[in-house]
Amino acid sequence: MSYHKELAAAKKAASLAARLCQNVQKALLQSDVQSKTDKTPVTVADYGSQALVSFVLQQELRAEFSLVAEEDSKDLRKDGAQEIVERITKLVNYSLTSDGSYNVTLSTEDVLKAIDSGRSEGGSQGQHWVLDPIDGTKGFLRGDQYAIALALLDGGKVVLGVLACPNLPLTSLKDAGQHSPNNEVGCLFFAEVGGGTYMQPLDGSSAVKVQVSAVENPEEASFFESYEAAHSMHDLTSLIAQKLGVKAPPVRIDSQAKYGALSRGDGAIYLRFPHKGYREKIWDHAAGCIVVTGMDQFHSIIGFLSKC
Ligand SMILES: Nc1ncnc2c1ncn2[C@@H]1O[C@H](COP(=O)(O)O)[C@@H](O)[C@H]1OP(=O)(O)O
Ligand SMILES: [Mg+2]
Ligand SMILES: [Mg+2]
Ligand SMILES: [Mg+2]
Repeated sequence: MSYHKELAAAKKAASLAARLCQNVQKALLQSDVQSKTDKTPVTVADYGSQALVSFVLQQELRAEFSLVAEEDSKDLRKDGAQEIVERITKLVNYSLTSDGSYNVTLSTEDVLKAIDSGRSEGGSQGQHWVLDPIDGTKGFLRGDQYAIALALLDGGKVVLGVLACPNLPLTSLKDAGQHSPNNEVGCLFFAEVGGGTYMQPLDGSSAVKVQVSAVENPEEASFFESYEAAHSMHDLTSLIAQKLGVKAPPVRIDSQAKYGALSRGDGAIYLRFPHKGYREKIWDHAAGCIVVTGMDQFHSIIGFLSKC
């Protein structure tokens, strides 16, 4: 089965959401950041990105669809949230219309409903979209890496994935690192089951096929891990790397941008071990997983792991 139409819709949705996030990151206001009940941060860009992706998928696919996504409108419907909802609505409308993609004006209620269409429970039957509207909100707030991560499940398997990484350099992190002022940034990774993985600049120029690292000797390999020690045990990863014989220092980056960088061979190993009690969510890995395993790359990864 081919998922070309779904992939085109997902790329359009993630690219427009990336533009929304870039606009917010340029001028982040204190009032744009809220704290959720689990004490993690959420911004107008997380909500805006979710509303926008949900709207674009609905427009492009014109069918009933199920979306499992991180955010919901509960806090936005509380007293005192009207101003922030209006700001989100303005951002969504601007991002949908400024380059002529759509000719619409959504109301605040349309935006809240679009956010809430992400409340599906998912499951192993039928098709479900899976969205993290901003993966790595802490990286986003720091001006570092973050990703818009969108995947499609069919019969419980990930069949396509798109990762928009607005701050990831187009060239390998091996060459200039994350923060060189000469870096041109903004990558869109995408993969469809059986079709390999591609990367293109977020500005829309042409895509290239990417491959995971061919390095087989851990001494020559470098590894990615979370930037935040609160998200992954740096002590443990350091111990594992030492046992494997890895010589290079860890490359610490936020979000599923790690999977993007891994899929094009910027490094060879991914190590992420959340602290005890943390419950993983499918939107934190679905898109990244298919981008890295992109089917024809799968065997080389398995080959590498079996040698470790
Ligand atoms: N305490 C935590 N432990 C592990 N992961 C977390 C924790 N809090 C948030 N996250 C999620 O970890 C991911 C980022 O991981 P990393 O640090 O490897 O980049 C994000 O999905 C982030 O959620 P969010 O999508 O809200 O940013
Ligand atoms: Mg979050
Ligand atoms: Mg996340
Ligand atoms: Mg998120």
